[in-house]
Amino acid sequence: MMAHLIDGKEISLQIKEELKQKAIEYKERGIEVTLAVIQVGNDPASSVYVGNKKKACEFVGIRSLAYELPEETTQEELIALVKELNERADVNGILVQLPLPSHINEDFVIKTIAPEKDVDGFHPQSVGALSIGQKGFVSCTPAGIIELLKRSNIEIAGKECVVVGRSNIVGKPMALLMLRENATVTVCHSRTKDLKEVTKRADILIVALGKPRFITSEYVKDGAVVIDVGIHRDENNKLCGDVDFADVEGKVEAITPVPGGVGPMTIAMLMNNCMEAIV
Ligand SMILES: NC(=O)C1=CN([C@@H]2O[C@H](COP(=O)(O)OP(=O)(O)OC[C@H]3O[C@@H](n4cnc5c(N)ncnc54)[C@H](OP(=O)(O)O)[C@@H]3O)[C@@H](O)[C@H]2O)C=CC1
Ligand SMILES: Nc1nc(=O)c2c([nH]1)NC[C@@H]1CN(c3ccc(C(=O)N[C@@H](CCC(=O)O)C(=O)O)cc3)C=[N+]21
Repeated sequence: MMAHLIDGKEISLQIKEELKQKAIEYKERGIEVTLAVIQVGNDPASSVYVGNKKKACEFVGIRSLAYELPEETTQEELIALVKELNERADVNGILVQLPLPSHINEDFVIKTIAPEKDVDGFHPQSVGALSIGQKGFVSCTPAGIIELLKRSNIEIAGKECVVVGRSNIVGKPMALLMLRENATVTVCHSRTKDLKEVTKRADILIVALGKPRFITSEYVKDGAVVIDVGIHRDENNKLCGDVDFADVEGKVEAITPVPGGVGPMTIAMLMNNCMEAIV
């Protein structure tokens, strides 16, 4: 069987084109959408994502402010910057790149961001709103996956969906969104007994466990749809996901590649959230 390749790069481009039109309309009304991105230290992987976000902002027509703070920045200094950006009327979205250095408490920083500027959807108020079906920003990676499925005409309602991983930024919000779309949802984690048996039930398998090429064909049902969130560099410095693409591809109905799958959608949804930050 030839698997359908879900082209996240192409779909994200489509979304960014739509947002570009919206940005033009805002500009005509005198509104310049502005995203502030804060990075503490210079983790090379984070720098790649921050660079991609900047490029996407330029494409869409969103003004981006980059704050590159040294590794030694104190929690107090970071909090002071977030509070200053909260107050600024010309800043619509605030993103603090994670992970933060270990001397800074991430939860504390996240809860300082004004919920109406929380374009990452990480603030407890945004997460709470999602869990009870109220309006609020939704974490970009899971939101992007829903968009990928919808724009690929993959039906969600009534499907058996298994999410591997329960992190606050991917697994948990992903499960909540699939539930909202009326899938039957199972969430797996490191204490799941017999992971293979569970993942093999999935019509839609979403993998965010953070281990390169961990999911092989034995974990996957024939004809399933597989979404790979993981992103790693292998021994040969090549990008790969949590799914062993070459092994799984022949067995499935549709699959996302890495790169070019979920990653570009994360960025497109961030751009979307920035536009929605305009009241
Ligand atoms: N493309 C994109 O836009 C993004 C990609 N990523 C990538 O996605 C991956 C996951 O990220 P994130 O959610 O932040 O990762 P975390 O490390 O925060 O979470 C990993 C989750 O997987 C579970 N897990 C780990 N090992 C196993 C195992 N052997 N069997 C079953 N479950 C397991 C953990 O379980 P437990 O809770 O029990 O520890 C945990 O819930 C990473 O590769 C990351 O780089 C992340 C964000 C965005
Ligand atoms: N506050 C915060 N918000 C985040 O959304 C956030 C974060 N911190 N920390 C790190 C993770 C990871 N993440 C990615 C974004 C884009 C790609 C991406 O653009 N990927 C491309 C290219 C990858 C490459 O060339 O390295 C692709 O998969 O095709 C990947 C991963 C956002 N994250």
